[in-house]
Amino acid sequence: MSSIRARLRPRPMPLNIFPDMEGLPRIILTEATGSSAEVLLYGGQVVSWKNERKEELLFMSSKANWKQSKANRGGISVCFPQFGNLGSLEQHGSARNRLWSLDRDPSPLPPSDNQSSVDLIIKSTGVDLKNRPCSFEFRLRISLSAGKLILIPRVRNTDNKTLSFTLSISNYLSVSDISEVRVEGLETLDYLDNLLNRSRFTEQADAITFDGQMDRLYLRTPTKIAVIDHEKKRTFVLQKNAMPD
Ligand SMILES: O=P(O)(O)OC[C@H]1O[C@@H](O)[C@H](O)[C@@H](O)[C@@H]1O
Repeated sequence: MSSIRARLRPRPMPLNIFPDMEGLPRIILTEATGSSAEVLLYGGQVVSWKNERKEELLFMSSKANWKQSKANRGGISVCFPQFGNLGSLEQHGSARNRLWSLDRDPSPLPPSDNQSSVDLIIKSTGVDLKNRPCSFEFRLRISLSAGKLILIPRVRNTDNKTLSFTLSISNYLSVSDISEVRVEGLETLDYLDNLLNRSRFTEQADAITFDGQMDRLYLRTPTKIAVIDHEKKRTFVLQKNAMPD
């Protein structure tokens, strides 16, 4: 009986991995409604997310060049073990400049179906240990489903010392003219204005609109914010869990 059950269990489809134009491994995730996402092992960066109408939902800088071995602005990137310049490490940490590996043992998460999700891993290197003497494993699951892209970062301290780090998931969304965009969910929050030497202010507006460059770090953000693009008639809902700041 057990052998019949084993034979009937659907075998996971292999991952779609292709070398891109620069020869770097690129994983393509797909799901039943036709949406797709592309992930580079370099940086563990999501570089494309298309909806079922094949419209690109993420911004990617036209200057992006992965051959230079430096982080490229765009998509969705992971900042670890340091967010921004809040520490002595390079801006936004080293994870976005590392070549990640496929994680074949992503326990305790349920196994992925390999077509619509991928598990990646990096482990601390000598350089990390020089700057932060505590070894770690950093896992990232990227899952695509209809209308949704979920990133689950997990950090494991593999040492017997305390591991301190900061972590962020940076989303670069594709929007129409910035004057057509409104952000809801940040009203009444305090923020640090990076264009004014991180001075602290309290948001007074009902919603955030843009009439010029803005570079702010909002504090104690809620679990959900909405980015509404009037021209494209599209709303992104950004949701976070268990990531207090
Ligand atoms: O340009 P980078 O290094 O990818 O960082 C992205 C952004 O990260 C934010 O934390 C900074 O406030 C911005 O100034 C910066 O542009």
